[in-house]
Amino acid sequence: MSRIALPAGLPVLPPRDPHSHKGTFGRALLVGGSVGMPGSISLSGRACLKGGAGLVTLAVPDAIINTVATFDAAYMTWPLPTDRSGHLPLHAKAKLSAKLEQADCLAVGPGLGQSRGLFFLVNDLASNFPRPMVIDADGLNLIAQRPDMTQPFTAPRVLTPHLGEFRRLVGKPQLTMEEATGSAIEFADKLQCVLVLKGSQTLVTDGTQQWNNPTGNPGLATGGSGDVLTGLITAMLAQQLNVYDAAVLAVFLHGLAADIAVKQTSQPGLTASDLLDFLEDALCEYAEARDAKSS
Ligand SMILES: NC(=O)C1=CN([C@@H]2O[C@H](COP(=O)(O)OP(=O)(O)OC[C@H]3O[C@@H](n4cnc5c(N)ncnc54)[C@H](O)[C@@H]3O)[C@@H](O)[C@H]2O)[C@@H](O)CC1
Ligand SMILES: Nc1ncnc2c1ncn2[C@@H]1O[C@H](COP(=O)(O)OP(=O)(O)O)[C@@H](O)[C@H]1O
Ligand SMILES: [Mg+2]
Repeated sequence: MSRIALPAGLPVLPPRDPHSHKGTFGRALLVGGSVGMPGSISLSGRACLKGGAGLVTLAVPDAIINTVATFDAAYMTWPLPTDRSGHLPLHAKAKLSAKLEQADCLAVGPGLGQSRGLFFLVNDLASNFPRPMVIDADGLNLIAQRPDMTQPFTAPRVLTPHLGEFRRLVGKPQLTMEEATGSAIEFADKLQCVLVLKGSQTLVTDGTQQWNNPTGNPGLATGGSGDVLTGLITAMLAQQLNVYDAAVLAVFLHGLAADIAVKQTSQPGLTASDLLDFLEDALCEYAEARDAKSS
């Protein structure tokens, strides 16, 4: 396998201690899914495992739990109630609480859908979960509806919008990608969070630092590739990287996996499920280059 050159400033995921165990690499909890969208949270969960989280649990509406469970034997599932529209209801919080207490980090949003109950549930989690949390997809659309979008987060948060989702967050439907870049830095600074503005050249910023990601290609322009990124960021958080480093390293590895993948498949032929199979190659190339650099 060819050795890549690691760009300056790329965070270090340390090699594993030979005496480490699954508890060393964190308990990740991912909340998402709805009737019609069981796949997205499963892609996130599988990416979270592939990215190295020790224990991964997917909390999903009970109507889809059997489907979600069948996608991978290695993650656990936790059934929550399903409302009449196929979404999690607000009272799902009661059953979620036991898992929230155990979780070292949380991801919310993939495939969640939108409803009034979900608006309160997601905003409650975004405001009150005391440890690092990734907010993606419908999670972003739901926090975008908060009456006060200028209120900073009080715990570590990573928000991962594409341009459409970022436009909703800032309430500017016509914003161009160029305008969004400047706006993203301001937004991250104001809300005290890490913002991952996804696109052909993803920007990661905490309002002070910026990372312009060099990896990735249009093979990623396929449904579910962002869900994979969410799981990968969560995996880095579970392994105790801080929110900025977790986001930067995950974005880099996600793009690298796609770059390796399209050498063997094609850009049009790449699917998000296939991308999962190349995360391991990306981690191998990264670890090899990291170890060569440090020796
Ligand atoms: N297998 C599954 O179950 C999947 C479920 N998904 C879920 O579907 C729900 C809706 O997510 P979507 O992102 O499709 O919905 P959105 O409606 O937020 O975004 C998609 C729309 O935004 C536009 N857009 C503009 N700029 C864009 C950019 N830079 N990147 C991406 N899109 C851009 C697209 O053309 C498209 O019309 C989410 O809950 C998501 O998690 C998707 O992740 C796809 C896979
Ligand atoms: N042309 C492209 N070049 C590089 N990366 C891309 C390109 N198009 C999309 N991506 C990446 O693919 C992912 C798409 O995320 P998202 O739109 O949330 O997908 P989904 O919600 O379907 O999972 C992001 O990480 C984005 O940066
Ligand atoms: Mg998405």
